[in-house]
Amino acid sequence: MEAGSCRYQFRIALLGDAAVGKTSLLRRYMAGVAEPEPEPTVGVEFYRRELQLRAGPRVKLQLWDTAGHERFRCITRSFYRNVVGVMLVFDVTNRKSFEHIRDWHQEVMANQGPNKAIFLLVGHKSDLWSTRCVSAQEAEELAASLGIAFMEASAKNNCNVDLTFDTLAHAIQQALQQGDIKLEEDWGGVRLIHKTQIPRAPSRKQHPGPCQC
Ligand SMILES: Nc1nc2c(ncn2[C@@H]2O[C@H](COP(=O)(O)OP(=O)(O)OP(=O)(O)O)[C@@H](O)[C@H]2O)c(=O)[nH]1
Repeated sequence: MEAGSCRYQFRIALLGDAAVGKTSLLRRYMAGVAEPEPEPTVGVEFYRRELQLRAGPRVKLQLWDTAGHERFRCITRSFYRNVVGVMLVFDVTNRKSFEHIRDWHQEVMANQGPNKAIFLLVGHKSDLWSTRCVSAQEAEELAASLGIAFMEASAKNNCNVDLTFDTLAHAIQQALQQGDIKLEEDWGGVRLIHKTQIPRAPSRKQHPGPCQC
């Protein structure tokens, strides 16, 4: 389907500690393949993909892959204002990355724009079951305490990757439909994509026409 048929653009950021697999998740979603050793992200990288929502319009997703390393935090923080969706990613084999989720959530809440962001907590690398140190139940409890949804995924096994993005986009669409998220002129979180402008008949008052001299 052509790009022009998308109704909205949703801007979504992936946040979480370094090496939890944000880039791998995104690249799996974009290309359908797992990249063995992606380079650590420097600042922010952008991806785009279109998505047909279940029982909803087709939307354009603008996906921001952010660096998890602390030294890029002042760059990534400046992007929070203009996102509508946030995937909070931790690694199920890395307890610290789980413990930092509250801090990531808090940081977005403190820096967000005119609308509240929609969050999804993702327990990543679910393929590493033998070295897991965060249970699904613990993660469910954290998500419930933050009032957000939780899912597990693995870029390596391609488990639930599409579903995480579908779930977040669907939640954004619902919030938009229910009026919990409003379109704002100077906010990039959600943009209405205008269809080709239909030229209006010129009004004499507004358009005096070609120069008369
Ligand atoms: N077992 C397993 N390893 C994964 C998975 N996804 C990513 N990895 C590995 O985890 C490491 C970090 O992956 P990245 O995608 O670079 O992590 P990141 O969160 O983008 O890291 P930063 O850019 O530094 O913030 C790499 O060695 C990946 O191969 C997964 O689903 N399962």
